[in-house]
Amino acid sequence: SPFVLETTTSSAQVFVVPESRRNRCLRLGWDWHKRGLLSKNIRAEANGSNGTNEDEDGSEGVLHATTEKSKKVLAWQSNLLQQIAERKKPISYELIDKFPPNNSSPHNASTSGHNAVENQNGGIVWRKYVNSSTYSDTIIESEGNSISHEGSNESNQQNGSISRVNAVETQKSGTFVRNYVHSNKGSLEVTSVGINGGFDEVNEENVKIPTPKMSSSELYFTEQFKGKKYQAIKPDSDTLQAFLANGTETSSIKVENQEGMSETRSKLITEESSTVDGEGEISAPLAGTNVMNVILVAAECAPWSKTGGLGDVAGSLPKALARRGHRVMVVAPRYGNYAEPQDTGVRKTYSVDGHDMEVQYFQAYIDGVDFVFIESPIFHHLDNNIYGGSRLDILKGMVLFCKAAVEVPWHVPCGGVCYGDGNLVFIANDWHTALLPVYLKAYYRDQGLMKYTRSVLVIHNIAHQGRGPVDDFFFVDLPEYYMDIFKLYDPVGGEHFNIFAAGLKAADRVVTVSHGYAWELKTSEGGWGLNGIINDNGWKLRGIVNGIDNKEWNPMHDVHLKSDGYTNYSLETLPVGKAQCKAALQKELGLPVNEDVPVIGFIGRLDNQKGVDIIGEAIPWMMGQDVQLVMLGTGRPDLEHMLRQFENQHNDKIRGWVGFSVKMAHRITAGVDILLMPSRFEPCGLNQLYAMNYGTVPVVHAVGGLRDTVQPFDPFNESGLGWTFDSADSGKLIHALGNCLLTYREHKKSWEGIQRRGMMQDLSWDNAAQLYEEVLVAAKYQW
Ligand SMILES: Nc1ncnc2c1ncn2[C@@H]1O[C@H](COP(=O)(O)OP(=O)(O)O[C@H]2O[C@H](CO)[C@@H](O)[C@H](O)[C@H]2O)[C@@H](O)[C@H]1O
Repeated sequence: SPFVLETTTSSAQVFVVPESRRNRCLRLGWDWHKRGLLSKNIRAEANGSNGTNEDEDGSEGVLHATTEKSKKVLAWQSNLLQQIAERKKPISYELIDKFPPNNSSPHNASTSGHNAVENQNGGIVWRKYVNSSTYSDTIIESEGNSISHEGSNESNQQNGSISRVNAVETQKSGTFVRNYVHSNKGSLEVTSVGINGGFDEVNEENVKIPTPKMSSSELYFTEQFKGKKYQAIKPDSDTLQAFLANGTETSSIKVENQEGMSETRSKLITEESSTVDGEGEISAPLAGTNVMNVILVAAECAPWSKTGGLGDVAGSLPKALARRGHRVMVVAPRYGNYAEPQDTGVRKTYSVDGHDMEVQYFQAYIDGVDFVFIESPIFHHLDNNIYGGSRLDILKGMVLFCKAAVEVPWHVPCGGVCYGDGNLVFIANDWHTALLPVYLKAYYRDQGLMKYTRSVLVIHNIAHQGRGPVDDFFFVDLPEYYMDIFKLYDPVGGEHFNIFAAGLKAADRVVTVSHGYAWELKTSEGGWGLNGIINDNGWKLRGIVNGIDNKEWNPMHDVHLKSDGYTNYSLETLPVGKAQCKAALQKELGLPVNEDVPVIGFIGRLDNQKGVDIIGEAIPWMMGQDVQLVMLGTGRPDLEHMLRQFENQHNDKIRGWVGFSVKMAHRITAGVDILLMPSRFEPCGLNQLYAMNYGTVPVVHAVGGLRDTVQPFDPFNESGLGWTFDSADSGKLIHALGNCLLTYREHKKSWEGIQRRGMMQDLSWDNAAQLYEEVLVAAKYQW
């Protein structure tokens, strides 16, 4: 037969395509069955309406089409090469100044806006280009006395950027590294590291910031953003060593927010995409020629907003992508008055349910990532309840958010330059932002706009889908022919409107957060009604296990372990350090302080997924075991009540902390011996990863990401990382926990082996970021 029966990948419609046409398309390199326009022609051709027209044009027509297509491909390639060259600039370093001892540095107002540097022992100045109009200067001054930078209110136009310095800094003695980041909006970020010395005061933008004097061989780092105060505090010796050994900047900063509350945070700022090897040699970014612009869009982003793991991922994956050399932005709603992001002055209006709504954009550049927050009254009151309100309120909020987010690369300048829509991939997350891939397609790509922009949708939890009656379609403001991709029938909801379903179809690629969950999603038990769509789109689905933020969740640097009797610890200091944290936790929670009693922990949202009720069923058994149990969570009122009740009934053994406390989550992770995760399903799970990083042994239901990440302990080979049980019921949990407690009590060496193996794993985001990059590249080249 001259006809081939084909099924489109996206809509499962069946077309009959003449083989001659199909071969021609393939020769020309067209992905014929995915091109809407071509598909229409093919359909017309198959229906006989225009069946032979093109063939009648003869070979000349074909030649002409081929030449035109080749020209377009060449133009596209040269455009890409240009973008790659442009992306290399951000990581280029230039040695702009070497100044000898006792000399004024020529690194003065004429080049950067800084005045003369007096230095007895000389130094060097590196300039790093963040992009063509933004750069930062790092002055590395050798040991010397009486170094001063006298700033003046001057502006300097260079490469389109304006540098403005109004800083007076004095240092008594010591080696000193300062980093000046200039933006063409006139803002200045100064980062300074003093080694073997200290400085008296830093004055930027006329804000006096007294900093404590440091004794010799101490290092500290102070960071200032316009109008914000950061007070330096002393890092520990491990941090100092890390800085000296790796060229990694480490900061421990005390942040004062507007309400006068203070919170201590620790940050390790790793050098971004490239490093300078020796004298002026520049190594390529890890992503090589794959560097691209990436915009991750999420409904929450830690540390500003977080209800669970999505916030953690949005706060940390982008930093790992930036370390590979990509230009990376996160876009999230602005639920509160956050300290760091500043108003960009950009205002845009979008229509939601027939009303014009204005949004503002706030921006901060932190750890190599642009964090952009979208401000609207619709989000602003939600600080403590970000998914609160009615179904329609949430839907309208997400319509506004996605409409605004997809245009961020056009409107919001970061470091003075908008991202633009070439070489750009959006990463949308869960149903809240699953509209973004649909908008990208319907509003822009279908109209010939954002031609080189792609979208990836990440499934963190399929249980929440953005379901509603079919009429909800009219709130999302799309052409009527888009309705079909939102419509889903399943036995639970009947025919309904489903945002996740539409996002999965429209996205160029789909990622989920573990291999196990990628498999489960395709089953009727794990797919929650979307398994059919996921199977149809299986070719674009990939499982990538989450990483963890090694600065936030690291027992060596954890800021929540620096007070109240807790302590930082490492693999070397594990037995002593962890015992001290356990005692501090017992004391803080008012439990008997006893090193020999195993302490079991649970942290998580109190809902059906996390299986806290299964722990509840096991409590009578547990209470006969001479153990202590600490549970932290918030969520369903009946489960919150259960936690409180257990605490009341077993006050000498159980603490049930109802609430959301990041500090307590860190302290429990460090202080308990065992972490329980009896989740009914768990796409990835972060708490077991944090636990292992802290030498805490996980006992988990072997499902989804828990099965992927917790290899069961094998006493014969002394291998494995914890205990697993194969179904979510209390009997299985008791059996696994029983073996775990036996090993804790009677096989101390094995126990320590499990702890150490857990801590020695590389759980960082770096591996996962590399795999995400493969997905981004695949999306980029998909037509
Ligand atoms: N009461 C409380 N106080 C303080 N902190 C609390 C807390 N309750 C939870 N947390 C914190 O919230 C995070 C929860 O992360 P998880 O990955 O375990 O779950 P979640 O189900 O929200 O995420 C979904 O997305 C993530 C990310 O992809 C997947 O790992 C996961 O399987 C999927 O269900 C952890 O950082 C935890 O410490």
